[in-house]
Amino acid sequence: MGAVIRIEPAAGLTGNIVVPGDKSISHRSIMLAGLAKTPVLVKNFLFAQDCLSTVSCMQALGVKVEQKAGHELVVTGNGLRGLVEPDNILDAGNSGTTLRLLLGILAAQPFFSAFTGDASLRSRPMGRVIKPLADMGAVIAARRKGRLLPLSIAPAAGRLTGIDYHMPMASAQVKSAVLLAGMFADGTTTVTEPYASRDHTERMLETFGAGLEKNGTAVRLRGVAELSAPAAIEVPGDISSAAFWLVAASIIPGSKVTLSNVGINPTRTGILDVLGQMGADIQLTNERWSGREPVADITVKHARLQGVSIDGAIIPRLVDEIPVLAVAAMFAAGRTIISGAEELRVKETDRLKAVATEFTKLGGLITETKDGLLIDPSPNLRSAVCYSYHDHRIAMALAVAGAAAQGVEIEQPDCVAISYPGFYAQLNRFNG
Ligand SMILES: O=C(O)C1=C[C@@H](OP(=O)(O)O)[C@@H](O)[C@H](O)C1
Ligand SMILES: C=C(OP(=O)(O)O)C(=O)O
Repeated sequence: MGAVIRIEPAAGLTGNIVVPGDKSISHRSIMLAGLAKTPVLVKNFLFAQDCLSTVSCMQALGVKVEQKAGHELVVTGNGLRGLVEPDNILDAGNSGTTLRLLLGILAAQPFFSAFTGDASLRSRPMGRVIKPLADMGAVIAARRKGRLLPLSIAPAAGRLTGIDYHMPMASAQVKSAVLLAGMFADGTTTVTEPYASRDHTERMLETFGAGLEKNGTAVRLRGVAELSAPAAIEVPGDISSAAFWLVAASIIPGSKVTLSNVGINPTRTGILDVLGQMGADIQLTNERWSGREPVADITVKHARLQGVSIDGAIIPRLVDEIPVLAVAAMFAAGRTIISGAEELRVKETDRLKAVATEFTKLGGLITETKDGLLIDPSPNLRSAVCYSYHDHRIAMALAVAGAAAQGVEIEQPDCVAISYPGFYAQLNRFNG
C-alpha cells in the first residue's frame, strides 16, 4: 500500500456494505473451540491480523486450524486440558485481546509459556491482568516490575483457586482473562466491573456449556471439567467496523446505505444510542439471532447532527468507536463533550492525544482533556498530511473525516489490516 495513502472526498454513500466479522467474537471462537474436544466450524471469521495472531498462538499450543472456503475455519482442539507447551515464544502481534485472554488460559496450564508482541503491545499495561491471575495462584513474570511484555508464565504450584475480583476499570479483556482462568480453577470465580463491558466471553462460555450466574455487573463461574462445543459458530458483522460507515453516511450529504448482518449485542451498541441522540437517521431491520448474539441490518441516511455529552456507563459500550465519534462531532451543531474515556490512552496508541493532534491538523476544533475530548463544530476542515500512529482505528477515523471534507493523506495507513483489511477499497467505491 505504501507509506502514505490519499483519501479523496466522497460522494454520498449508497448501496449495501457487508462489514467483516466481529473481531472480539472471532478471537473467542478460536480460543473456546480450541479448548473443546470436537471440531467446530467457524463461519464469517474475521481474517484480519489481530485474529490471525490468535490463530497462530492456538496452533502453537497444539490446536488444529484449517481454512475452508471463504471466511470459514475448522478448529479442532484436544479438550479443556489438551493444550501443549509451545516450543517458542508466543507472539500476540498488535492484539491486546489475543494476549490478555490467552494469558487467562495459559496461567492455568501445567507448562511454561512466554509472550511478546509488537512495539505498541509492548507498551500497553499488563499488570491489570497479571494481578488478579497471580491472586488465583498464577506465576507470571513480566518486564518493568510485572507490568509490560515480554512476559513468562511458569506452571502454578497446583490448580488455580477461584477469586472474587472487583475490577478497578471496565475491561472485557481483564474480565475475560479472569473468567477463562476460572474455568480451570478450584471453587468459584466472581468478577465485578464498575460498568458493564462487552459480554461476548460470557455468551460464548454459555454456548460451550459452562454455566454462569450474572448479577448486575458481577459474573460468577465454577470450575469446568470439559466444554461441550456447538458444531458451528457464525460470527456476526463487527459493529465497531460498521461504525465508520454509520458516521460517514450520517455526515456525507446524499448518503443512504444498508449495513447487513451487524452484531447488535447491547454491550456494543453505544454508538447507535449516541448517534441516535445526536439526531442520526438509523433504522434496524431483520433483527435476529446468530447463536446467542443478536444481529440486524442497519440502514443509515445523511442527517443533521447535534453535539452531545457522554460519560460513565456508555463509554465501555462504544470504547473503540470514540475516534470516529469525534469525526461525527466535528460535523455536528454545538459542542460535544466526551469524558470518562481515560482507557483510550492505553489502546494501540494514546487515542485521545492522537485524535486531538491529527484532527487539529485537518482544521478540527478539538481539545484533549485528562479523560476525554471537547469537540466544537468544525466548518473549515481542510486536507492535510496526518499520521495513523500505526493504529487502525485512528487511520479509519481520519479516512472518514477526509472523505467527508477535503480529503486527507494518511501516513502509515496499512494498520487497517488489523481489523478491516478491505476498508480503503470499500471507501474508494464512494469517491466523489
Ligand atoms: O475483549 C475484547 O474483545 C475487547 C475489549 C476492549 O478492550 P478493554 O478490555 O481493554 O476495554 C476493546 O477495546 C478491544 O478492542 C476488544
Ligand atoms: C483496542 C483494540 O484492540 P486490542 O485491545 O485487542 O488490541 C481495538 O481493536 O480497537
